[in-house]
Amino acid sequence: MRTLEVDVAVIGAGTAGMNAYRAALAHTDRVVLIESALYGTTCARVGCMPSKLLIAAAEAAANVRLAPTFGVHGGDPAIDGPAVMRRLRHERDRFVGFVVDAVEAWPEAHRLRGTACFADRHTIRVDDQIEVRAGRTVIASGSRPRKPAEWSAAIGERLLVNDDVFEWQDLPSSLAVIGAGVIGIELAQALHALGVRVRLLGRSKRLLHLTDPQVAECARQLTHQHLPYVDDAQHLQFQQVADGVRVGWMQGGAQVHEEFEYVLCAIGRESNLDALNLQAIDPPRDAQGRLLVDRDTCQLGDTPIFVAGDVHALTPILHEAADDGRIAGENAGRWPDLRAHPRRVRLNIAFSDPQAVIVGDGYAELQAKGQAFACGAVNWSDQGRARVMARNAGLLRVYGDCASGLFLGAEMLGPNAEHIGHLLAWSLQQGLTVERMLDMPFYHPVLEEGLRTALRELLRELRMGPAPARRGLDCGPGA
Ligand SMILES: Cc1cc2nc3c(=O)[nH]c(=O)nc-3n(C[C@H](O)[C@H](O)[C@H](O)COP(=O)(O)OP(=O)(O)OC[C@H]3O[C@@H](n4cnc5c(N)ncnc54)[C@H](O)[C@@H]3O)c2cc1C
Ligand SMILES: NC(=O)c1ccc[n+]([C@@H]2O[C@H](COP(=O)([O-])OP(=O)(O)OC[C@H]3O[C@@H](n4cnc5c(N)ncnc54)[C@H](O)[C@@H]3O)[C@@H](O)[C@H]2O)c1
Repeated sequence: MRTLEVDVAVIGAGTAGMNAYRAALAHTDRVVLIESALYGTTCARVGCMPSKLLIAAAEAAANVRLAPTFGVHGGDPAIDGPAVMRRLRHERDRFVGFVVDAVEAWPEAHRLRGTACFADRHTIRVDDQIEVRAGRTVIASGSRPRKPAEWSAAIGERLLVNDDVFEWQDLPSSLAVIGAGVIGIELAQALHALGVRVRLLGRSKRLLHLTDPQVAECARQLTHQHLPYVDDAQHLQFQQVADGVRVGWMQGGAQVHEEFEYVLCAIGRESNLDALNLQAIDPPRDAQGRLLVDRDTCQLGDTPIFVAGDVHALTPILHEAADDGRIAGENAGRWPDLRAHPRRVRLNIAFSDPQAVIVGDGYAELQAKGQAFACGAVNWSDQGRARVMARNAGLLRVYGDCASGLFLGAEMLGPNAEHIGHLLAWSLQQGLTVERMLDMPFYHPVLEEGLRTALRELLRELRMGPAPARRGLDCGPGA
C-alpha cells in the first residue's frame, strides 16, 4: 500500500469539501481531497440546480394556465416531455461542467479517487490502495436519499429517488411521491404542473418544516388545492403490477389503492458516514448520539477532525455547507490555533408554489425558548401587488421580542417569498428592531408593502406603534 503524508485530508469533493480544500490551502500546500464518486457536487448534479430547472419549466406551464385570468388566451399548454428533460439535462451538465473543470484544474497530487475509510484519527485508507497519514481531516462526505430496503425489495427499479428524476429522457405518465418535505413538495408540484398524474403522500399534516400553526394550515390548504395530496397516508404498501406499481395506504380508517408508473421516495436523507469506519476514531457524541460538532469551528469534540456540510445534517442547505467547508478547512489548516466564526442567521427557502420561507427562529423554536414574543401577519389574498399579478395566496407571520422590540424571525408561504425572506434575514442579522425595519423605504406597488403591513401589525402587537389601517390601503390613507 502506498503511503501519503499530508497536513490536511478532506473527504468528499462536494460543495463543503471543495471549500474546505481551498481554505486549507491558504495555510499549507500539503492537502489532499479524496472523492469516491464523480466530481460535480450534489447541488449541481442531482440537487439545487436540476430541481430548479424542473421548477422553471413548471412555472412556464403554470403561467400559460394563468393567462386566461388576464383575458389572454393561448389554450392549454402543450408539454413536450423530452424537450423539458433535454433542457434540464443540458443546463445541468453545463453547471456540472464548471464544477468539474474547477476541481480538475487543481494539482493532481492534491486529488485522490476512491472511498475513504479511517484506520485511526490520523490514518485514512483509500480503497485499501493508499494510506493517507493526515495531521487533520475534514469529513465532508454529504448525504444520500433514504430508501427503505423493504420498499426496494417490493418494487425494485420502480422505486426512484431524486437522482433518478434528473436522468429521465421523458416525463412519466404518473408518479406517487412519498414524503411531503422539501424535495417531495418541490418535485411533486413541478411534475404535476408539467402534466404528470401525481399524488403526494405525506404521513403527517406537517409540510415543508413550517411550524407556525397558521402558516402550516395555509400551506396544507393550498397544497390540497394545487395537487392530489393525502396528508395522513398510513401503512403504505407497494406491489409490482404489469405497467407499474400498485400503491396502497390507509386514509381516515379506509384502505385506498392507486396505480402509478413509478414511486418517488422523498422521505429524507441519511449521512454518508457508514463507509468511514468511524469506530476507528471513537467520535465524541452528544446525548442523542449525534456527532458532537462545534458549529462555530466545525471541530469534532476535541479531536483533530472537522465535520462540514450535509454529512452532519444540522443545516442541510447549500450556503451553510459552503460556510461549513470554509470554516472547517481554515481551522484544519491553521490547527491548533482555531478560530470561531459566528454563523449567519437561519434562512430556508422552499421553491414550492407558492414559495415557503423560514427566517431566524420559527414559531416552534420561539415557543420552546419560552421567549415572550408577539406576531404580526399579512394575508396575501388582499395585498395589492399580489392581486395585480393574480398570485394572491399565502400568509406571512413575523415575530418580535416583547421586551426589546427586536425582530426575531418569520414564517411565510406566498408570492416571491425568496426575496422577502432575504430582506427579513438581512434585517435579522443586522439586529434591527421592528420599528427600524419600518423606517426603510417601501416602493409602491410592490409585494414588500405586504411585509410592511405585517410589520406594522407586529409593532402594534408589541404595543410600540399605532394600530395599522384596516385593509388594502397601500395607495390610500395609511400608506
Ligand atoms: C433534490 C435536492 C434539491 C436541493 N435544493 C436545494 C436548494 O434549492 N437550495 C439549497 O440551499 N440546498 C438545496 N439542496 C441541498 C444542497 O444540495 C446540499 O446542502 C449540498 O449540496 C450539500 O453539499 P455537501 O458538500 O455537504 O455534500 P455533497 O455535495 O453530496 O458532497 C459529498 C461528497 O462526498 C463524497 N463521499 C461520500 N463518502 C465518501 C467517502 N467515504 N470517501 C470519499 N468521498 C466520499 C460523495 O461522493 C460526494 O461527492 C438540495 C438537495 C437536494 C437533494
Ligand atoms: N429549497 C431548498 O433549499 C431545498 C430543496 C430540496 C432539499 N433541500 C434540503 O434537502 C433536505 C432533505 O430533503 P427531504 O425532502 O428529503 O427531507 P425532509 O426532511 O425535508 O422531508 C422528508 C419528509 O418525509 C416524511 N417521511 C419520512 N418518512 C416517511 C415515511 N415512511 N412515509 C411518508 N413520509 C415520510 C417526513 O415526515 C418529512 O416530511 C432538506 O431538509 C433540505 O435541507 C433543500
